[in-house]
Amino acid sequence: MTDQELVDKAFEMHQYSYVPYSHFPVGAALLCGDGRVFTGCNVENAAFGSTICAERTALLKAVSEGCREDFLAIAIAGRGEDYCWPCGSCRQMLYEFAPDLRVLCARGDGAFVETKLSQLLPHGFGPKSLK
Ligand SMILES: O=c1ccn([C@H]2C[C@H](O)[C@@H](CO)O2)c(=O)[nH]1
Ligand SMILES: [Zn+2]
Repeated sequence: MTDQELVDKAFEMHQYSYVPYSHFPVGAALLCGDGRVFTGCNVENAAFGSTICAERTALLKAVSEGCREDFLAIAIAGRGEDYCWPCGSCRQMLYEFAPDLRVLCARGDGAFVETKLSQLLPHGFGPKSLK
C-alpha cells in the first residue's frame, strides 16, 4: 500500500461523511502492519460536541476489531486549501496506540504532506506516563 493509495482511500470516505452542520467532510485511512486498512469518516451530531472525527472513527474501528498495535500510517483528507491536520483529541487518542505513527495530511486538491505524530504531539501523555 503506497502513501498515495492510502490518501486515495481517505478521500473515498468523503462519500460517507455525515456533515449537515459544518459541510466539511473528512476521511481517514489507517494502515496496520499486517496490511489491513481501517477507514473512517466524520460523523456530526445535533449536539455538536458529540461529533466524532474521521481519524477517531478509523482508530476505534481498528481497536474494536482487535487491531491495537503495529500501526504504520494514517492518511487524513479534508477539503479546502489547508492541509487537514488532526485535532487535539485525535492526536491524543492516536498517541495511545501509535506514538511514532506517520501522518499524511491532504488538502482538497489532493496534495498531501507527511509528518509524524511525535511532531504533532511532542511530550505526549501516554501509557508509559502512568508507570
Ligand atoms: O482532522 C479533522 C478535523 C476536523 N474533522 C471534522 C470534525 C467536524 O465534523 C468537521 C469540522 O470541524 O471536521 C475531522 O474529522 N478531522
Ligand atoms: Zn479529531
